Amino acid sequence: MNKGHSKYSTDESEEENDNIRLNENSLNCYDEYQEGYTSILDKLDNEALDENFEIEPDTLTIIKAIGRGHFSDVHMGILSLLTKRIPVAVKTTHMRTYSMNAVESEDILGRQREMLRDELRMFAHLQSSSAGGHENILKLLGAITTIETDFCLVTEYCECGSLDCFLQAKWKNGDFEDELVFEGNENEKVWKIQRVSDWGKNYQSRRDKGLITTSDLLWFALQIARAMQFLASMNVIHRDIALRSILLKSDFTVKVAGFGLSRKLKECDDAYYTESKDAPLPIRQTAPESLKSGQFAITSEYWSFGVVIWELFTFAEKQPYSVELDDYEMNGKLYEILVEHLLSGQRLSIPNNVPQQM
Ligand SMILES: Nc1ncnc2c1ncn2[C@@H]1O[C@H](COP(=O)(O)OP(=O)(O)OP(=O)(O)O)[C@@H](O)[C@H]1O
Repeated sequence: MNKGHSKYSTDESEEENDNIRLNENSLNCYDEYQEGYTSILDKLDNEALDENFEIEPDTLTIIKAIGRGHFSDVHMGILSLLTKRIPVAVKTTHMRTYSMNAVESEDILGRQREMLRDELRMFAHLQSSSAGGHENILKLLGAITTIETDFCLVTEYCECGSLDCFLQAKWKNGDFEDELVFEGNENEKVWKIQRVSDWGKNYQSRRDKGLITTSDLLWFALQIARAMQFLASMNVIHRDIALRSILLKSDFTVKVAGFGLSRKLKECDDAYYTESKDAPLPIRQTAPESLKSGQFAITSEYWSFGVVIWELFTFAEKQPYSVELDDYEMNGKLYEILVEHLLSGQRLSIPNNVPQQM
């Protein structure tokens, strides 16, 4: 099984869950998610869904494990519809391990189920938009919620997996074609398309060879921006925008996923507040003002988008700030060190392959 990339320790995430739930109960914004449940049914033209948005367990076949997140295991499966069978991704709680006793296990799995339920509500909210969702947001196809042991979310399947692993592999195999080149002794880079007449026409053959180009990276960035614009229009802060949360289809359509930490802002609010400063967050992607105050807003998502661009153009080879903070003894103090680093005005360095305008 692909081990994925666990970002937080279990203890931290449990604390975060508690904080979030406390926070949400006090804000009583839970109901706002519910409105999605009914209208989503009109939008999902999927024969496997009954009126409660529920998938019949018999229609789902698990094929293989494809990923493991902090809160879930992900499998590739096949969903049998009336007229066709389609590949899907199936997200479940982690399997029970033998190191846990039954009470511990039920406690942990119960929390993971709650996380998945939150994610389900967020999917429902996003798909309740007039357009039924967005092309660059992962689409929920249904769920099994009535049988606790089978609890799962079923989403569209993204053949190329997460963008970070996809780009890391391309970089490692030397499959990047930089379209910005130096010419002669000049210091200015020019686009290959300006110099090679059939460069544009030959893009399909480059893709068939498995090459990734500067234009592809820009295309990914644009699609992520569109997804984030949609989230903002739905009053949603994702809070975990990073390449590992972004999936890729084989036609290079990007799908933003990983809604486990996302929150819908109340109409009257422009920020979401996490009470504890110790709450586990994707620290390297989080805006400094959010790290300091625990306050998240649509504008703090712009910062994360900037870090995502950095990850795109460095092929997610290293974690953000791993070079800058290499010399520090972390001793579990990444949060403090990074906040200090950013507040002193330091920033990620501009990657080599990035076009100047970007
Ligand atoms: N729809 C999908 N299509 C293909 N692969 C997927 C899909 N959904 C998830 N995966 C794979 O499973 C991995 C883990 O999924 P995901 O990030 O959704 O889990 P998670 O529990 O929310 O993770 P975390 O909590 O660490 O953010 C992804 O990195 C990806 O490799």
